[in-house]
Amino acid sequence: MTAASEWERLTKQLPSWLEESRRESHKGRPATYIPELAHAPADALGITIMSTEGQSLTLGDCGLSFTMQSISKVFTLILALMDHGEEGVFRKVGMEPTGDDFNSMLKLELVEPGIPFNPLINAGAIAISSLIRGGSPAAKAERILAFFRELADAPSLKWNEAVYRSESATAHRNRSLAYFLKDNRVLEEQDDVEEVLDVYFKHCSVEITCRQLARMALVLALNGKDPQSGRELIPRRYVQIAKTFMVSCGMYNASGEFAIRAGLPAKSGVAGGILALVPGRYGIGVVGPALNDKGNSVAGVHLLETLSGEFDWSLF
Ligand SMILES: NC(=O)CC[C@H](N)C(=O)O
Repeated sequence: MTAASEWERLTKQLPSWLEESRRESHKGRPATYIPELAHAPADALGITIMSTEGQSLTLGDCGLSFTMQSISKVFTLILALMDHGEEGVFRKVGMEPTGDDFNSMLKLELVEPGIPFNPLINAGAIAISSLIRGGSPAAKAERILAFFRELADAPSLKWNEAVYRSESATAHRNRSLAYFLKDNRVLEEQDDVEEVLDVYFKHCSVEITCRQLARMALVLALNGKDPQSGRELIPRRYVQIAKTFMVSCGMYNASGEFAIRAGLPAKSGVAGGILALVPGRYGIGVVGPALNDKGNSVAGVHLLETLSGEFDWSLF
């Protein structure tokens, strides 16, 4: 199928595929462990697809803004790589999936030397937050925001104050993880645990839309190049590392299943967002707040699997 006829079929069929996937929403429910996330509309579903050739398609509940949550971890990883290189980052986090829940403490204690298995689980992303350069926690959070704004082409992007406070007030488990990391010396002498956590909560709470998420994905689909100017925003090698983690760990404990069914680099968040890409071709942003038991958007996963199957997008 040529790119033009694929786009034509996509434009024609997407509305019915979207409604079909929306009907899956009842199989899940919005996250409640961050109280502020519980208000999200459970059967909402929206998607934006942007092509590397400049086309864009937005459908469904795309007026809905939501917080990035774990999707932000892909980009803080990239920023930490840009700040410290591979050696600096992989002293603090590993390269392997865990097989445990995203907020699990188990392997930190059981497996020497007690560094998080990968940068996309909570422990790993907290360790990554400690690596972001900046003179103060506020300056680090602002640097992250500036980076996200550039990738999303959204100068007004900011964190949602209510969600940030809601998470900070209830993050007992993430606090435990962070103190554990301090004891394991992943967080070092100079790293104040509460300050590191504050940076983490802020980047998780950045509020975004499907369209902006698709723009961030498009930069990855272009191997780090700005879609408009062609300027390098991210070194290609770091995009490669990020994409690899997205395939092996991006959908938590359902990453293997998603790799078999959709075969695309993707990252989900507990607010129901999923960022996905077809390398060289499309950047995709999806939101559907009802989550399955693995913490992924039920309808979002269904829609991405449908699209990938219909167009044979799997990388494998
Ligand atoms: N899976 C997620 O999206 C988790 C992110 C969330 N901020 C947390 O720490 O629990």
